[in-house]
Amino acid sequence: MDITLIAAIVIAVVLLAVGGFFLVRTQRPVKPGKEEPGPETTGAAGATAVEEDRDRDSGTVRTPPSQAPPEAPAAEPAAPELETPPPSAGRMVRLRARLARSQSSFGQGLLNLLSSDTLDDDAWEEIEDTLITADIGVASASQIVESLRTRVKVLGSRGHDEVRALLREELLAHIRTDADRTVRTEPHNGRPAVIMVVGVNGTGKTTTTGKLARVLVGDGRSVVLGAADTFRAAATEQLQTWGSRVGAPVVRKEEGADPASVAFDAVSRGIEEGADTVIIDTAGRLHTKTGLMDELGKVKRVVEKKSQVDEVLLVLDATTGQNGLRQARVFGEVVNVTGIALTKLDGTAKGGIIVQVQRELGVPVKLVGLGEGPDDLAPFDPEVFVDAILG
Ligand SMILES: Nc1nc2c(ncn2[C@@H]2O[C@H](COP(=O)(O)OP(=O)(O)OP(=O)(O)O)[C@@H](O)[C@H]2O)c(=O)[nH]1
Repeated sequence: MDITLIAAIVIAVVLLAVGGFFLVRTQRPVKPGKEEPGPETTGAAGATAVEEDRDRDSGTVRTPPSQAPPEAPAAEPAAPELETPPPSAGRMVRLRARLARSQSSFGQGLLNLLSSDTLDDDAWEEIEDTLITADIGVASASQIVESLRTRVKVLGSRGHDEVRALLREELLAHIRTDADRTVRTEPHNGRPAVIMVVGVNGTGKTTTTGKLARVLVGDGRSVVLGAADTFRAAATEQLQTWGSRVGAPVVRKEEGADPASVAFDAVSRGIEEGADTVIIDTAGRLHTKTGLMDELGKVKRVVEKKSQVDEVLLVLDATTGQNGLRQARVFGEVVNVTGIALTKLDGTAKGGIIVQVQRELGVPVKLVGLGEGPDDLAPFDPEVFVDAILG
């Protein structure tokens, strides 16, 4: 046979075989649940098959109905899993070990000095110094020493238990067990309670706002958050994350927006939704900057057009000592602070600041931050605090 003829027959057979293969592939039914890849994602062979159906005018792909892959079920956006934070009750007891770690050197130091064999003038001076070092304040320290001196004399013996009981009483008297530490979060007259969170930069305002929302949600309340820290874009994102985790809506605007209008909108939303509590996070501001302090006053006044502000929480960083007190005074003058949230108490042995700040401001510490974890914020309980100090 002519060699050219043989070659032609071989080529014809190969072409027929390849053509047949593609024909079978394109006619194979699509198994439910096991889709053929769509046009955009098909491989080279599939592309060849649908290429023939490409609309010449529009260039779009028209797959014949019989061959159309079944509609892929629309992917439901995965709902974020809501967390269930623990309630407020018992939080401080749970965090007691943190307090004991940070504060017990102060308590143990005092107990050792008080039960030492010789309690002379030098020893009393050392007791006073220990109290001052813990930021309790000079006035309170000398009052405590005076009172202890008298009582120890009357008591006669100085066993560990007696000394501990005396010191416990003195510290509690100065921390004040009679102060009203309720954070006003209850709705009233069909309106949500409104809380403003204020303070200087980096004290933990946004974190405390987020943690407080968790405390309230843990107690079964509904919360709306207002991201009025429009100065720092990350603060809004941070707050959004806190809110999303517990299902609390966050009212926010673009970076640089008027904080007063965000606060106003947050309260309006809280009222519309029948929320229990609206918490407004504000930007950190130096108490020395008059313009920024005026802005804070404006935020409060604008909110008050809509609803009364039930609580102004000043967030103070426990590690900043005297500077924290100065801040507290100025904020108190501008926005009438009703309670202190003392953060980072896990990072300092200077828990005595509680005594000093309350004494100076006449405003109770209502919340304490004891760590960076989401549930490391607790309503302040003086007895748990003192017991953690004394071990
Ligand atoms: N250890 C410890 N860290 C805390 C506590 N509270 C807040 N922080 C940390 O303090 C840092 C500052 O917290 P933020 O909430 O961003 O502070 P802010 O006051 O909102 O900051 P500005 O918006 O810049 O003013 C973060 O790293 C927090 O995790 C606390 O109780 N203990």
